[in-house]
Amino acid sequence: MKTVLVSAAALIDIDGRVLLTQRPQGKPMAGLWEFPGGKIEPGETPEAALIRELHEELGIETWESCLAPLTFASHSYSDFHLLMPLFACRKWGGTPVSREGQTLKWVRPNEMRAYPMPEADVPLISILRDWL
Ligand SMILES: Nc1nc2c([nH]c(=O)n2[C@H]2C[C@H](O)[C@@H](COP(=O)(O)OP(=O)(O)OP(=O)(O)O)O2)c(=O)[nH]1
Ligand SMILES: [Mg+2]
Repeated sequence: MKTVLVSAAALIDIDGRVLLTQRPQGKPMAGLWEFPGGKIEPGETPEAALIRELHEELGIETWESCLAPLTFASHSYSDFHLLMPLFACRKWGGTPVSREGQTLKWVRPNEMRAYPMPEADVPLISILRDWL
């Protein structure tokens, strides 16, 4: 099975809330709430991929020095295996806006259970809760 590398961010605001984005209609896993990010391109580091994706999806800027490795997801879906580092990020430039039709929501880890997430993300919720 193919392993897909995806880089994702827990953007954390001053109140300890984390940004979730809802996958738009027409994409795989539409309607589920996820951490912003996307696929790592060949030759790209996870950090560079994430900085690029955060700019493309949310219009924000961030820097490698602001990305702290937090945890990762490793999960087999029916058609691929996902390996996804999750970086914590508390510092960025600009204000996140929806650039790809996704809905944005700042959510406390305690409240994340109310937001249906991809299967791979479920174990990450308690890690975030314990860590924040
Ligand atoms: N970004 C992101 N993707 C996730 C999460 N959990 C999870 O299973 N995925 C899966 C969904 C997709 O199959 C894959 C990467 O998703 P993506 O759609 O964000 O990739 P991308 O931004 O590069 O978008 P595209 O150009 O392929 O449309 O990882 C998550 O928390 N965040
Ligand atoms: Mg994406």
